[in-house]
Amino acid sequence: MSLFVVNRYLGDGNDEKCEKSNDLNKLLLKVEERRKLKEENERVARANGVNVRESKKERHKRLRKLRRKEEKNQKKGENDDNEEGVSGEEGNEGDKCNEFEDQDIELPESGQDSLKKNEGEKSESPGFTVIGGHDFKKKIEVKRYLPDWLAKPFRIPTDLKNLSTTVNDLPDLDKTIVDNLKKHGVTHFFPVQKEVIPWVLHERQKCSTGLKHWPRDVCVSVPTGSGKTLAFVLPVIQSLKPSLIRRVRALVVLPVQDLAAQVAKVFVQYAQGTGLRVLTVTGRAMPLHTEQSLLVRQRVDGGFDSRVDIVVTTPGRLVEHLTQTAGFTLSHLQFVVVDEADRVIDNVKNDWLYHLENHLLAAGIKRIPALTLDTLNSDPVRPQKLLFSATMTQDPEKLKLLNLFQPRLFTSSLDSANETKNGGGKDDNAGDLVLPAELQQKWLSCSHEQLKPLILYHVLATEGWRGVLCFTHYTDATRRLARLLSLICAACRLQLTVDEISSEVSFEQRNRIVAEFTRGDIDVLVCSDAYARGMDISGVRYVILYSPPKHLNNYIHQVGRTARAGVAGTSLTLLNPPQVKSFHKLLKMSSFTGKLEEMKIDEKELSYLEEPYRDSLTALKNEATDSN
Ligand SMILES: Nc1ncnc2c1ncn2[C@@H]1O[C@H](COP(=O)(O)OP(=O)(O)OP(=O)(O)O)[C@@H](O)[C@H]1O
Repeated sequence: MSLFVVNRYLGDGNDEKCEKSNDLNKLLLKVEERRKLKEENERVARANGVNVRESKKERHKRLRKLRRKEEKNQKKGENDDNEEGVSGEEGNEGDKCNEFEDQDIELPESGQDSLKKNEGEKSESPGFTVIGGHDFKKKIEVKRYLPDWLAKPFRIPTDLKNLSTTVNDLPDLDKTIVDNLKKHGVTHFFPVQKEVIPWVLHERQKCSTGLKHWPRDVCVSVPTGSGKTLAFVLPVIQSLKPSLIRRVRALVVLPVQDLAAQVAKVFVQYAQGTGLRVLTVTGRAMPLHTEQSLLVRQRVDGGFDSRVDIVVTTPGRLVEHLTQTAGFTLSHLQFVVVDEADRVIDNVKNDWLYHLENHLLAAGIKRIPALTLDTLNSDPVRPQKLLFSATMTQDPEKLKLLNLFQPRLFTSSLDSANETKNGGGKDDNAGDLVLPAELQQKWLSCSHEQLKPLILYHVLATEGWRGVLCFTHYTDATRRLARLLSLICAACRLQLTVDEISSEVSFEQRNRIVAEFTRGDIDVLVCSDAYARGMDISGVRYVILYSPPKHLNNYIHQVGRTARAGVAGTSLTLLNPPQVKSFHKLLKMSSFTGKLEEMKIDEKELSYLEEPYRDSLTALKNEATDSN
C-alpha cells in the first residue's frame, strides 16, 4: 500500500494570517519548513534503523516482520505491556509517516492506525494530510468475466428421445430439403437443429431484404452425436439454393480429411434436387491440379468461373488453393462453417485464418469495421461464420482470432459462466462440458500395464461385447494391440474379428474397414486418437480407452463415438492404480448425468490366459522380426 502525503489547503483561519504576508515569502517559508521536516524525519528514521532508500522487497519484508512480531505479542497476552509497546511503535511509525513524505513507503497496520488517528486529529504536521487507506487484508481475487454472448448463451436441451418438432414443423424449410430428410429417415429434428436452423435462416432472410444487414455469427457447443452436422448443412443448402450463378458461396473447414469427406457426403445427400454443387478439396482423393480444374474454369476472355457452390476442405489444403489456384475466389462467400472449431482454431500449422482473412480483405470484405450506418451501406455483407464443436473453446483470446461479428452461442453447458468448476482456465471450454445422456461410463483398474491386453480380452470374452472401438494414443500401439488381440483370440479359439484403423492405413482400406465394421463383420476396431473427433461410425456400441485420456476434450470426443443420436452406448476406461485419482478429477470438470461405474475383475481369474498370452507374444515378436 502506498502512503500519499499531499499539501492541502489549510482553511480560512490561515488565510487571514496569510493575507498579511507576501504570497511568495509564504511559499518559500513553507518549502523551507518542509525541507527541514524531511531532514529531521530522515534522521529519526536512520536512528531507528530504518533504511529510507530500501527497495520495495525489503520494505515488504520489514513490514511483514513487524506484523508478525505484533501478532506474536498479541497472542502472548501481554496486553498491557504490548499496548504500550504497540503504541510506542505507533508513535515511531507515526513519525515515520512524515519522514517518508514524497516517498512510496508502506507502513504496518499499527503505523497506519496512527496515521488515521493523526488524520482525524487534523494531523500533527500542519498543512499535510495523509490520504488513502492502509490495510493488509488479503485482497479478493478478481474473477474472470466472460463477454456477454459467452456468459448468456441460448440453452439447448440434450434429450434426443422425446422429440416434438417434425421435419414439417419448420415453415421456412424448403420442400426439397424436407423430402431429402424423409428420404434419409429423419422424421424429427434434434434440439440443436430445431433451434439453430431457423435462427440461421432468419438471419439470412434479413440480409435478403432491401435493408442492409450483416448476419450475426453463430457458435454451437452441444454434445457429441447430437446432430450438429445437419444444423449447419440444412441452412447453408437452403440459403444458397436460389442463386443462378455458380460461385463459391460456402466454405466448410474441418480438421482432417476423413471428417471433411464425411461432411461433404452429408452435403451431397441433402443438396440433391437443389442444383448445388459440392466439392471436397483435401488432397486425399486427388492431386492439386485435378482439384484446381474442378474448382475453377477459365473463360475464353481469360477470366475465371467457379464450378462449385460449396467447398469442403481442410485448413492446409485451403491455404494451398488460396495461394496457388488462379481464379479461386471467395469474394462471394456467404458462409464460413468451421466444424470441430476448437481443433481447427488450434491448427496454426498453415495459418489458414490469416490467409483467409487476407483473401477476404483483398476482396473488399474488411475484418469487422466499426458498425456505423456508413460502413453498413458501403461495406459488402460479411460471410456469416458458423462454428461447431462438442468442446467449443471459451477462451475469448482464441475466439477473437475468428473475428466474430455479434456472435450468438448455442450450448448445452449447464452454466457457461461457471468457471470455478473448470478451474478458470484449466480447460478453456464454455462452462461444463456435457456428455450424451445415453452414455454409460465405466472404468477398470489394472494392477499392471502388462495385464491390460489380457483384461481387454477377458472383458470382450466374458461380457460378449461386439461393435467395439478401442482407442490407443499412438499408431504403433494401435497396430500392435490389434495384432496381439487377434493372436490371443486365435489361441483361445474365440470367434472375434479384430482390425485396426490409423493414419498408416490407406484411405481406401479405411473406407473398407469402416464399412465392414458397420455391417458387423468386424467386432473390434482398434483406432488411434486421430479417429476420436467427429467420425460418425454407426454400430459403435462400446468404446474402450486402452489408455486414459490426456485431456477432458480428448475423452469427450473418444467416448462420444458411441451413444450417438439418442442410442445407448457404453465406454470403458482402463487405468493403472495411480491414474484413477486423476481420471476422476478430470471427469469432475465435465457434467454428465449418468453415473460412473467401476468394473471389477479378479486378476487371479486371468491365469487361464497365461499360456495363450505368452504364445501370442512370441508369435508377435517373430512377426516383427520377419517383417524387419
Ligand atoms: N434429426 C435426426 N434424426 C435422426 N438421426 C439424426 C438426426 N440428426 C442427425 N442424426 C444422426 O445422428 C448421428 C450424429 O449426428 P452428427 O454426426 O451430426 O453429430 P455431431 O453432433 O456432429 O457429433 P460429433 O460432435 O461427434 O461430430 C448421425 O448419424 C446423423 O445421421
